[in-house]
Amino acid sequence: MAVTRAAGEEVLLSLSDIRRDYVLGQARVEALRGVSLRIHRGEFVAVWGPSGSGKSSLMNILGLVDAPTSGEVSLEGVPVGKLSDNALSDLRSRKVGFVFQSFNLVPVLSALENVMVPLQIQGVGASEARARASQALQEVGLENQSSARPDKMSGGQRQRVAIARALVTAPSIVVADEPTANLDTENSYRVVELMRELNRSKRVTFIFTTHDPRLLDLVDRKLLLKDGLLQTDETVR
Ligand SMILES: Nc1ncnc2c1ncn2[C@@H]1O[C@H](COP(=O)(O)OP(=O)(O)OP(=O)(O)O)[C@@H](O)[C@H]1O
Repeated sequence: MAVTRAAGEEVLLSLSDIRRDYVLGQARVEALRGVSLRIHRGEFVAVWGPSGSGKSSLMNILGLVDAPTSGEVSLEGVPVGKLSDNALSDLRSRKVGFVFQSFNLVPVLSALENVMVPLQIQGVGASEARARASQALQEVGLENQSSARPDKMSGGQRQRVAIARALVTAPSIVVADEPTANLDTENSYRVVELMRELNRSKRVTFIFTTHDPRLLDLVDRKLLLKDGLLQTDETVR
C-alpha cells in the first residue's frame, strides 16, 4: 500500500536519510550526506546544483540502479533495500524508465527496434512489442522516422527516441540524468517540453537533472543539491 500525504498526493518514491560514500583507496568521498525526500505520483521535478554536488549519485539511487551506503528507499511503499537482486531488477524494469545524457541508443537498430528493446527484455512477443513501440514513437512525434538509424537523426530526435524507449514499458517514473547536456538550447527546451507534455498526458512522474537554469521554468518542483545535501526544495506551481 503506497503512502498518501493528501488526496491526489500519493508518495511514489521515498528516500529517508540517504548517504552515499565512495571509497577510493584510502579516500572516502561523501557524495550524499543525508538526503530525505518524497516524490509524488505525477510530479515533474528537476534536480540542479553545482558539478560534484551529488546529482548523478542521487539519480542512480532514485532509479534503483545503485544502493545507498545507508538510509532507506521505498518505491510505491515497498522498501527496496530488502529485495533480492532478481526482485530488484524486475521492479526496476517494470517501474523505472531511463533517459541518458548520451542517448544510449543501439546504433545498428532502427528507431523502432531501439524502442522495442525494453519490451523484449521483459519477454513481450515481437508483434506486441512492435505495436507498442510504434505507439510510443507516435507519442514523441517520430512515427515517420521509425525505420531510421540513430546516426541519421539529429540529437533532439535521438533523445525523443530515447524518451519513447523509456515510456514504452509504462513505467511509474522516468529518471533522466542530464538529458539535455548534448543538445543545443532550442532542442533542450523542446525535449523538456515534450517530457512535460508526456508527464501531463500519461501522468508519468519525471525527475531530471540539469545545469541549465532556464529549464527550471518548466518544472513543478526544483530540488537544489549542494555538497551532498538538499539545500532547497521548492514547489513552483
Ligand atoms: N564512482 C565513483 N567513485 C568515486 N567517487 C565518485 C564516484 N561517483 C561520483 N563520485 C564523487 O562523488 C561526488 C558527487 O558526484 P556526482 O557525479 O553524484 O555529482 P554531480 O552533481 O552529478 O556532478 P556533475 O554535475 O559534474 O555530473 C563527486 O565528488 C564525485 O567525484
